[in-house]
Amino acid sequence: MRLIEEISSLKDEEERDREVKLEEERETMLQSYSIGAGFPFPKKLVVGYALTSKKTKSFLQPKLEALARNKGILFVRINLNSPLADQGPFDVLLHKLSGKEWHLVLEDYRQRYPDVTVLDPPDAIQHVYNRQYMLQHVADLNLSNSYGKVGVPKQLVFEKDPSSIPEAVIKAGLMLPLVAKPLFAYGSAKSHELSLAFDQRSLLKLEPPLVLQEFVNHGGVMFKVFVVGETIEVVRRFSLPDVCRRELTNNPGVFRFPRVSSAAASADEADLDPVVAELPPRPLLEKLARELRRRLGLRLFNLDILREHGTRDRFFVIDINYFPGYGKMPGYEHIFTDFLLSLVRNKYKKHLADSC
Ligand SMILES: Nc1ncnc2c1ncn2[C@@H]1O[C@H](COP(=O)(O)OP(=O)(O)OP(=O)(O)O)[C@@H](O)[C@H]1O
Ligand SMILES: O=P(O)(O)O[C@H]1[C@H](OP(=O)(O)O)[C@@H](OP(=O)(O)O)[C@@H](O)[C@@H](O)[C@@H]1OP(=O)(O)O
Ligand SMILES: [Mg+2]
Ligand SMILES: [Mg+2]
Repeated sequence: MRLIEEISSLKDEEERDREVKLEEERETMLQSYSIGAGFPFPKKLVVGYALTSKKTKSFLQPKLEALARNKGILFVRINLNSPLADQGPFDVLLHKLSGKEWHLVLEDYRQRYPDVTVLDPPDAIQHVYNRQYMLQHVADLNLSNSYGKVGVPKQLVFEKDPSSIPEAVIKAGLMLPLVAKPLFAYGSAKSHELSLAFDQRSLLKLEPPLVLQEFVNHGGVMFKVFVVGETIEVVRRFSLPDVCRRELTNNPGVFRFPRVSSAAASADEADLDPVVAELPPRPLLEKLARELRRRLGLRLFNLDILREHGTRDRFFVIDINYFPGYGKMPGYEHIFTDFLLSLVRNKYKKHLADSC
């Protein structure tokens, strides 16, 4: 009996030793990808990027490139005049360029090189470039818990024929004022030319294709929630002031307004009404970002969120932007480099798990 016990305890020990050894090996391999220590093994992380010159300037700031270099990450510009497959090899591809042709090139590349992480898939990006579909997942999610409720404003799409707008608006019960937004949210300065329509008659002056969205009073401050993989960062931005009933009747017309909330000026330091300025609860935003990341299939985006004025926990998502202005996000160089390293680490973990 004792012999059997001894043998089995020896076996347990062997098993434990084997497990410890395996765990140590795993750790050593992962350590070589560790944040901060660089990439001594097996090589550097090479990130190919295809961005406009404006985006390259705002995103690839010297502080990002310097920190990345220290962590073993190298950014390499993709030459659009030569075949993508002849360049690299890349571990990650970062891109934000318009055009069907480019998207086809990327799709083809994704299929031929499944080991390269393409941020993000062209189809998923296309989905948020159209304001008709952009907020659909937020509406479907219908997030509501003890931290608050997140919805989207009522909206209607008009592809053409402005003469049908007033009647359709009444029929759908949309309340004035309405924000008119170009249907396509990307590609030109025009896609950001928004206006506010104060009365029914003025709706005839609008130029489809567009989305008409109910204006939500929010006290002139909005929140931009930047998502980088699993990390979120929230900033306050100035926005449009509230519109009161009297203004509506006294000011008929359509009013163009500038890109208020895209300005680099953050409302974080401003002297604001604390009720309006209070950031939305973090657990609510984390849940929202997690769900949207999954549903949209995107890892790089931001959300514009309003808190309905007079409420504490009623929120509206009004816009989603792919690969937004991360350069304006505090600490973006740390968040972004950590994110890039985590991509490789996760891939490596998966690789190890598959081979075990
Ligand atoms: N439904 C709304 N209710 C109240 N204000 C709104 C609404 N929609 C938009 N706004 C205001 O107009 C601004 C621009 O709208 P939106 O974010 O949809 O446009 P955009 O051109 O996609 O902006 P971005 O520069 O963020 O891409 C918002 O940041 C906000 O200040
Ligand atoms: O200009 P920035 O870098 O700040 O980024 C802006 C970005 O412009 P860019 O991609 O051309 O750079 C815009 O993209 P397009 O739809 O116009 O393509 C849009 O996403 C904005 O919302 C971003 O501002 P943010 O919402 O982050 O403040
Ligand atoms: Mg916006
Ligand atoms: Mg936008």
